[in-house]
Amino acid sequence: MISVAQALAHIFDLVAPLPGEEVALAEAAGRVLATPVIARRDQPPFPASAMDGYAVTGADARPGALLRVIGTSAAGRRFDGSLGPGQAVRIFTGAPVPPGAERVVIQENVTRDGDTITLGDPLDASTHIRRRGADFAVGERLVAPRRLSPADLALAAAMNVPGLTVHRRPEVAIIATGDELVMPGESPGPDQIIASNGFALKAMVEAEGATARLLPIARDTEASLKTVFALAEGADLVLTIGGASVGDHDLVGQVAAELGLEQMFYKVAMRPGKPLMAGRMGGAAMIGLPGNPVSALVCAQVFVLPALRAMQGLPAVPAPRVTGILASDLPANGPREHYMRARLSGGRLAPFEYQDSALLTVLSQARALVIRPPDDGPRKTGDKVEYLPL
Ligand SMILES: Nc1nc2c(c(=O)[nH]1)N[C@H]1C(S)=C(S)[C@@H](COP(=O)(O)OP(=O)(O)OC[C@H]3O[C@@H](n4cnc5c(N)ncnc54)[C@H](O)[C@@H]3O)O[C@H]1N2
Ligand code: MOO
Repeated sequence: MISVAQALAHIFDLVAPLPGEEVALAEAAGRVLATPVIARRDQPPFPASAMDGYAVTGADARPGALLRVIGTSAAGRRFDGSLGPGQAVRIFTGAPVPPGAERVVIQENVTRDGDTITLGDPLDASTHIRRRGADFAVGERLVAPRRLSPADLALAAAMNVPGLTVHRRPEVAIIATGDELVMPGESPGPDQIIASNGFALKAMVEAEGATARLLPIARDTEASLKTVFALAEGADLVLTIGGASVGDHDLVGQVAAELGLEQMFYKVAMRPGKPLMAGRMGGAAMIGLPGNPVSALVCAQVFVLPALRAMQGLPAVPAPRVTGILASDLPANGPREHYMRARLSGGRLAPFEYQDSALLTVLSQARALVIRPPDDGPRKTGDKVEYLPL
């Protein structure tokens, strides 16, 4: 059995950043930028007023000054002239500041009578003028790779860049396996249960920027598994669920090998998730997840999501860990890295008493996976531990 870190390193070896594609700004949310966005202009493109008020010269910006209003500068329509001593220009937020003006006095600090204004006392210390290029200058970059946030899209738009190059979305095929499974809404036989894991996996990989194909359930026969594997053709990543262990009906590894799987590893020193396998299958990476619902979903957190990030050009790094405080004592851990389902409130982690890897109710209430290193000693309430947020 290999360690979690070794298994993840193998999985990163199986994947590479997918090529870039052009998308319109309006379609780019959440995508990973592949090439930098380069500003095509300065922002603001001129010295701009930050307030509604009056533009005045530096010398005139003193309490009690009496000034004549000689024009108006509005956003989108500038005052076509310059400003001299004793003069003021009515100005609005976002409007170009006329040459000669060094301050904007907010209108709350001004008394106006016809075309004459008197400045109040005291005046603001700020000039209320945004210098040209204060936000960004032509040539400045939004660097790649990065997952595009709403603010990034606004920034690219302001840079006058209407389309972006982003990494192609990974295509993920998800194959549930097992004679005992039927789809939700169907009528299960007396020995059957409802296939549930695929729905969580689909949601997880889509939230990470991939597209997912939930393929028909493969039965525990070579023929059925081969048929469904064939449907995964074209995917960048094939995820199987179940059939990974040592039982007589656990055929996934064997059938995948017959179909050309170059297996990188089988079995990881983790709990849950021990019977994990991964390899290369034709043009795709293949990750064989254990069937127990919690095992499948924990393995997805620890391996599949980091792999999808790497495929989208983000750094190939483990799932980010956070430090929290234990809200209860824990016994010593065994030889496998344990990912314990836990409640999380105010940074305090309360692992559930029942950690059976079949319990979806517990997983659905959990907000964290507390990570116990292999052979970690007993832990006390108040100890610091690392966890993966869920
Ligand atoms: N003798 C041993 N038995 C088992 C070992 C072992 O080392 N020696 N490992 C155990 C561990 S750990 C796990 S995890 C499971 C994983 O086994 P498989 O990957 O072969 O999974 P299955 O046997 O197919 O299923 C396990 C369990 O999960 C249910 N399942 C499967 N697929 C789904 C699905 N899509 N949705 C919902 N539930 C699913 C399945 O019905 C079983 O109850 O093996 C242990 N055994
Ligand atoms: O690894 Mo199994 O996933 O312990 O239930």
